[in-house]
Amino acid sequence: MELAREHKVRPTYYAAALDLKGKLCAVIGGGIVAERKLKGLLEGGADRVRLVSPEVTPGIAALADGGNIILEQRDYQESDLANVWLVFACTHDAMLNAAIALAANRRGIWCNVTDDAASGSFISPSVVRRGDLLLAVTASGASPSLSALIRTELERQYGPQYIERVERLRQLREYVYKTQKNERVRREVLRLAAEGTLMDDGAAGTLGLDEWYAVLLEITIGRQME
Ligand SMILES: C[C@@]1(CC(=O)O)C2=NC(=C\c3[nH]c(c(CCC(=O)O)c3CC(=O)O)Cc3[nH]c(c(CC(=O)O)c3CCC(=O)O)/C=C3\N/C(=C\2)[C@@H](CCC(=O)O)[C@]3(C)CC(=O)O)/[C@H]1CCC(=O)O
Ligand SMILES: NC(=O)c1ccc[n+]([C@@H]2O[C@H](COP(=O)([O-])OP(=O)(O)OC[C@H]3O[C@@H](n4cnc5c(N)ncnc54)[C@H](O)[C@@H]3O)[C@@H](O)[C@H]2O)c1
Repeated sequence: MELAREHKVRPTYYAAALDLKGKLCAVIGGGIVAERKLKGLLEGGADRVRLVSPEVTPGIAALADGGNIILEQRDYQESDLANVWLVFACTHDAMLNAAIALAANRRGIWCNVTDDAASGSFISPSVVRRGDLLLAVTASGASPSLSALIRTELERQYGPQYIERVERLRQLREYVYKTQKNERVRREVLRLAAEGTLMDDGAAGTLGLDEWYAVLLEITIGRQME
């Protein structure tokens, strides 16, 4: 196993955000790592998760009461991958994790291998969620601790107020797309709105949508006439 690992080329990762709604996901293993991956799946919108493990943490047992999780308290078997879209291999058995990876890769299933990232097809970033704002950090396996520390910094920098801020930006964007047909003006208005939001500008937080739009439009047109 170790030999195979040393000979693997270190991957360069492509960042993506996955829509898991309606897709069957699987977690193999029921320890602390499995619990973290399971929570990540649920927070990320997964609504169908199969978890297979003879033993599970109390945290997993509590989450399994929620209804979206099919808990199978037994050893993994390859048929557990049937109809699965994405799988986490997180048992403490390296040979078993490698076998899950092999089976998943053969079937074209997205696969995360917690003890040997390169044998899977994706890794988990450290994540901050503020409504629609999703901040994800990864050090590509070089240092999960660094990712977690940067995540804490981001949590401080982008507080819970961003939930509402981003929701207002979405509403403004919908409004602007309906009312402004000039693409250049629209783009500049939306850029200014995002800038004001980041700078905690009063108009971004307090004005009604139509008033906020009017202010942004005035600045945009003023600038274009300069
Ligand atoms: C970010 C986070 C997301 C998550 O899991 O949700 C995550 N690991 C987290 C924490 C963490 N993991 C470990 C420690 C102990 C310190 C240390 O070893 O450094 C800590 C720190 C802690 O616990 O605070 C141990 C560890 N991790 C991996 C191995 C195996 C190996 O390196 O081969 C070992 C050795 C196991 C052993 O000893 O046997 C592998 C991976 N861990 C990854 C992700 C992927 C790379 C992401 C990246 O580099 O950015 C990758 C490659 C695959 C994957 O799991 O997807 C989450 C923080 C969440 C948060 O707090 O925000
Ligand atoms: N990627 C990461 O972030 C990270 C962090 C720490 C550890 N790890 C690695 O993750 C692995 C798991 O760590 P842990 O702390 O959760 O371990 P753990 O010992 O707490 O849990 C292992 C789980 O595997 C289950 N299991 C054992 N045999 C199984 C089988 N045949 N089928 C299904 N499930 C089976 C056990 O029931 C148990 O729930 C270890 O290999 C560790 O090296 C990864």
